[in-house]
Amino acid sequence: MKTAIVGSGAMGQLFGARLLWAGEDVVFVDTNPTTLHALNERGITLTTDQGRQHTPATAAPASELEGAFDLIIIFTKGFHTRAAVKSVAHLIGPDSVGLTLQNGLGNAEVLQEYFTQDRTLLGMTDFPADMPEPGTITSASKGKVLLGGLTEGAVAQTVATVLDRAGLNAFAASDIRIPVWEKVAFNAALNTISAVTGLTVGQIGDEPHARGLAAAVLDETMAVAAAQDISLSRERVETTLSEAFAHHTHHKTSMLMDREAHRRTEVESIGGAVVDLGTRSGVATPVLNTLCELVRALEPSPTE
Ligand SMILES: NC(=O)C1=CN([C@@H]2O[C@H](COP(=O)(O)OP(=O)(O)OC[C@H]3O[C@@H](n4cnc5c(N)ncnc54)[C@H](OP(=O)(O)O)[C@@H]3O)[C@@H](O)[C@H]2O)C=CC1
Ligand SMILES: CC(C)(CO)C(=O)C(=O)O
Repeated sequence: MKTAIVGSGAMGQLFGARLLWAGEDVVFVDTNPTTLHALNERGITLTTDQGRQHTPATAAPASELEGAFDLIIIFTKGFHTRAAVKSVAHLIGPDSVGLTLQNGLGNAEVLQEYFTQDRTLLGMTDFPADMPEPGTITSASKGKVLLGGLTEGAVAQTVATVLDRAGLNAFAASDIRIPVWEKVAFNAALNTISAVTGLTVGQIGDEPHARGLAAAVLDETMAVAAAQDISLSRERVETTLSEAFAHHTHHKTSMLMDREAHRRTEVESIGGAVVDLGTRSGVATPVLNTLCELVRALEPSPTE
């Protein structure tokens, strides 16, 4: 499958490297010249608990590519989704499929403007990825991908099979809104609390006050999802949180890492999107709203 990874940071490189090892034809697209240079010069080295693997890589800015791609995976941060999809509009043919596995809400709606509803896929992944420097990725051997379409169809199964063959443990889900929202609940709780407190995932699990806040955010997010007719499983989200507390002990969430690096965070597409939907649906989200306001207060101003 001729695949473009658009947004070739930690997650883009993890997925792209695995697809390359499975024999797929992959090009990495990014706006960061340092990343493009590093990928072309050094390729990607991925380290997991199962060892270290290397692959050469081909990377280019979107403007240098031409011809239709079969699969275009968007892996930018949520606030760059629109610019990223727009930059590859010339690579979208009538059969091209767009996939977002980004955290948060609202990304698939942008993709569908360019790929159409039938050829837009969305989903979630709980594989973590850290990138100490471009081309060097650390991740875990355990994780999964759940994906599905905005409409029913065979496209989701085809793409899930390709990702699964690449060792990404991928499944097509019957109602993809549920796993996407369950991941949103997980990130709304962990990412905002970690960004505000500086606690790692394991430390949140060990700290009764932080754990209490996470439970309150979960309650609020479940209520907002229910108002959209999406029924989340509290048990499943709690199990995922407990597993993260136990296994991602020293992991800093991406929002905490962004805060520490004085970068913009994904607060708007994760917690902020839940609060907005809550406001429109008449569901109060006081705890999540306060956490989001604190994350915003800690973000660099646009001029910094
Ligand atoms: N890291 C993780 O463990 C996980 C992350 N996710 C989600 O995956 C998504 C990606 O995260 P992650 O890989 O960590 O993010 P990164 O910041 O590591 O990577 C994003 C990349 O996209 C680049 N970029 C910015 N704008 C554009 C554009 N217009 N076109 C192409 N590339 C662009 C960035 O460049 P620059 O740096 O110059 O801005 C950067 O190289 C997020 O939604 C995140 O929440 C989901 C599961 C786990
Ligand atoms: C790595 C993971 C799953 C949990 O912290 C994540 O989604 C994030 O940091 O944004």
